[in-house]
Amino acid sequence: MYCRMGSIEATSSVHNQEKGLSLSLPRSFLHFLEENGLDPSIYAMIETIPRYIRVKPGCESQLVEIENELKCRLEKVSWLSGFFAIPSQIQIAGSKAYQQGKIYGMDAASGAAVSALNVSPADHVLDLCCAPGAKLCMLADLLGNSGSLTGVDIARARLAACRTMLQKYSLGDHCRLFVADGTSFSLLPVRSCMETKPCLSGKNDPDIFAEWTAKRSWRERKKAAKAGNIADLDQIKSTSPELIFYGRYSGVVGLCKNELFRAVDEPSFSGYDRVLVDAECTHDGSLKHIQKFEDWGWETLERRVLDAKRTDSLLHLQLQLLTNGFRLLRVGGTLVYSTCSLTVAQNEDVVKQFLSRNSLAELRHVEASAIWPCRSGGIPNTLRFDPKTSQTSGLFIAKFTRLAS
Ligand SMILES: C[S@@+](CC[C@H](N)C(=O)[O-])C[C@H]1O[C@@H](n2cnc3c(N)ncnc32)[C@H](O)[C@@H]1O
Repeated sequence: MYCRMGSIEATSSVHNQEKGLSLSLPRSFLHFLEENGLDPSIYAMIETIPRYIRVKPGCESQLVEIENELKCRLEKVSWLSGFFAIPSQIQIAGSKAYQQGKIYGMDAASGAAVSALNVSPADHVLDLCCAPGAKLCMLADLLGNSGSLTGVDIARARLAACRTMLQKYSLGDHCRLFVADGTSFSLLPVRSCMETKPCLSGKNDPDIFAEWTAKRSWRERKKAAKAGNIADLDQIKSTSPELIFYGRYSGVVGLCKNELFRAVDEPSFSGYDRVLVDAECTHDGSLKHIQKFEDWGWETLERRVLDAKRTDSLLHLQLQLLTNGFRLLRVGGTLVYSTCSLTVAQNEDVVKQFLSRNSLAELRHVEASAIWPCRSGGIPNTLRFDPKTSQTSGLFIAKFTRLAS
């Protein structure tokens, strides 16, 4: 169970003796760590854990230029293709390589979660909690010029950041993005939509999706603005998915609007080939995220991470996201559940509950993990990256397949 504390008291220093570092953390967070059996000294490692970048496929020949620009060596991550470690203090946002879309900032453990999905060209992939979009971009890169990628997130502004990323890295052609509640999202992959009888109406039919343009019609803008004014997530949950972006080859262009929004009850045979459920969590495994509260104020951490009501409903949300992601997976398909929390409650316990209720779900070994610097999770076949063993951010990974009934 999570700890439930009152207001923030004094901060207390945590030490990492191996590295001779220390960091002040509020007592309530230390209590949360203690209650969850987590080692506080990892937060003192922030300066010693490298920062990771991913080089966009096709830009590998420009490594020397990128090194010169960032003024540091790019150290190849031997266990994960396309990833490089750079010193933690290097900022990439101001570099041309970043602005021109040649490099992405992405932790190697996050890359491992995507890699565990084993995406093949032509797959139809669903990323159920996709914003702000680092994993979504990697998925799009892996798909290349085939298949389809559907990104879903409940937070409109964060999903708009995904759209910007896809456009910046020229990755949006096969992608569509929906503001929606991942616990009830029910739209099939594009191939299923395309298998439905094509619309026979004319080219200028307002009921048929035209090529994407950033300039929407007055009616569409008004609808989006109205939806954007909905501040209460409960209201978003009850509204239908809102399509905020689609690429030229996403299968959306030329489709009847009512066909796209036709939800299905039983997608086991026409569902997605790959589903990523990178669930909302307390982010306690992300040292960088926790460090941000030094600026945002530790009271914000208490409100966003330690609040009892929020943490209890988070466990429910994680189970619901995993359950719905699995519902949308085709038989024989692969689902990866990941969180950047190190607590057992948000990881192994969620997986156990899910398995007890879903007899068609089977945990699978992640073959690539044989060379990954991670350790086994508390359930066989699950994996844990953590700062001490992996020199990465903390991340839990569980990979499932869907058995035939
Ligand atoms: C850990 S972040 C995902 C990070 C993302 N996969 C990436 O690599 O950039 C979790 C996301 O889940 C979203 N989220 C929270 N509740 C949700 C829900 N009910 N349905 C869909 N997304 C949700 C949050 O808005 C947040 O963007």
